[in-house]
Amino acid sequence: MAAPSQSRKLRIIDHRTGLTYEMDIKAGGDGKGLKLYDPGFVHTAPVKSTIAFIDGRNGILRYRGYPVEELAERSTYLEVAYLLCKGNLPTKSQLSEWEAAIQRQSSMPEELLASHYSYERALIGALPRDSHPKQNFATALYALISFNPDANPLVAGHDLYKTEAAQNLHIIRIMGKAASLAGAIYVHMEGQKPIQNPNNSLNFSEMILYMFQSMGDQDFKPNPALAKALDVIFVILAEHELGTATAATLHLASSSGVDVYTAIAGGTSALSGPNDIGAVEAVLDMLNEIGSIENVAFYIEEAKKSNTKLPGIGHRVYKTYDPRAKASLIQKLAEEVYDVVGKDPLVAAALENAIIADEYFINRKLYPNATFHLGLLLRQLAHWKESMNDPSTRLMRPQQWYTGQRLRHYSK
Ligand SMILES: CC(=O)SCCNC(=O)CCNC(=O)[C@H](O)C(C)(C)COP(=O)(O)OP(=O)(O)OC[C@H]1O[C@@H](n2cnc3c(N)ncnc32)[C@H](O)[C@@H]1OP(=O)(O)O
Ligand SMILES: O=C([O-])CC(=O)C(=O)O
Repeated sequence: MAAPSQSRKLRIIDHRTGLTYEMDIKAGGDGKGLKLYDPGFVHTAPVKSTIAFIDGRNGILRYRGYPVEELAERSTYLEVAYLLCKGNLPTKSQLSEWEAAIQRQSSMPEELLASHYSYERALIGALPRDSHPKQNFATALYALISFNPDANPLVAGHDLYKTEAAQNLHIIRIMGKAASLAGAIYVHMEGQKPIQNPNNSLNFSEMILYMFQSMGDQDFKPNPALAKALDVIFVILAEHELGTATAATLHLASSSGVDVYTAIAGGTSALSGPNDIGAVEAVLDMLNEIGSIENVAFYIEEAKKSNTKLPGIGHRVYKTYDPRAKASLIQKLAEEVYDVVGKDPLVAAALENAIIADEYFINRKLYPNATFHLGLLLRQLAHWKESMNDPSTRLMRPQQWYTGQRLRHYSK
């Protein structure tokens, strides 16, 4: 006899708040065992971590305890990367050692740029110039494992990443290479042949702009305002606990124990979807479509009527302003960038003001998120390292609620 539907629920009382939650219980395929149906992992924490703290109700984001706003104001991206990967901010000498080590890794494997035959038949040269840069970047990142067999547990031994020295070696290597690869992919897509060796006298963000813009001119100097903006963007997007990209990285790394290049390439691919950082481009398209301030009110009403989700708005965790999208942090930076690139941010500002004053968005606690104002990022390395060192790391194997047919046979 089927159990009454009430008894297929697990009731949980949160004694901190007195709130009661009811979760659907689903049995395993054998009709036994306990599975909780939790779409989107809304009530599930599959790992513990000491890297980022988020309080979504109050719009707080801290890395290793430091507020993100403070880090954006006071630290460089490489300092923050050190903090995330190693747990504390570096001393002066630790920082210069870290920066130099990453810079030393920034030249690209020759095979990515030149095959035995020609550039066009080398890996980067063969990528379609008109496909999306994020997919080309993830492809090139993934290819790095083929050129680094010493990073592959299948080749170098399953215990490869057991030591911190091995973890750090590959973190440094992938950070140096990823920056150059991003530049190479961009230049390739612009129809040029990328340069192999970056200018090592520049800092990390200047170096990326150099790779993007120098076209081989060794005297090229990146614009300081753009380099600073890029660095701050990297800082504020450097970490966000289990966003899709990090969750995908951990799923690969902790579950199947793959190398760091495969795990990060997987995470980078996950990041590009329109529900995540892919929303950045959708925001730009939306602003173009709106065109001018006079169209903002109509655009919002149409979106509400048709139940369309506006890109750059809403967040699973933040039920107030995403701290990374706050005026004090990002708008100041945006003004400096707009001064250089000459864009007019008025439509974005009008849209933002209209949304935060609109009952529909207020009632649903929908505010601008980081993608409303921002661009690219690199972030999952600290989590990869943490999962390598956590003895309680277990194969991540969520289970599904099967709603298909139980058993079928071929009919004649
Ligand atoms: C750095 C980052 O990746 S930040 C995220 C970037 N992504 C985007 O900007 C895409 C646009 N936003 C969204 O798609 C969503 O808000 C997400 C995916 C970010 C979060 O989704 P969820 O937490 O699952 O929220 P959910 O979809 O349940 O929405 C709750 C309610 O708000 C509405 N809503 C959510 N986002 C939006 C939006 N952007 N515009 C209009 N309404 C929205 C939903 O329709 C729903 O309304 P209902 O209660 O009347 O049914
Ligand atoms: O955390 C999330 O769900 C998405 C996000 O903001 C991020 O990855 O930066």
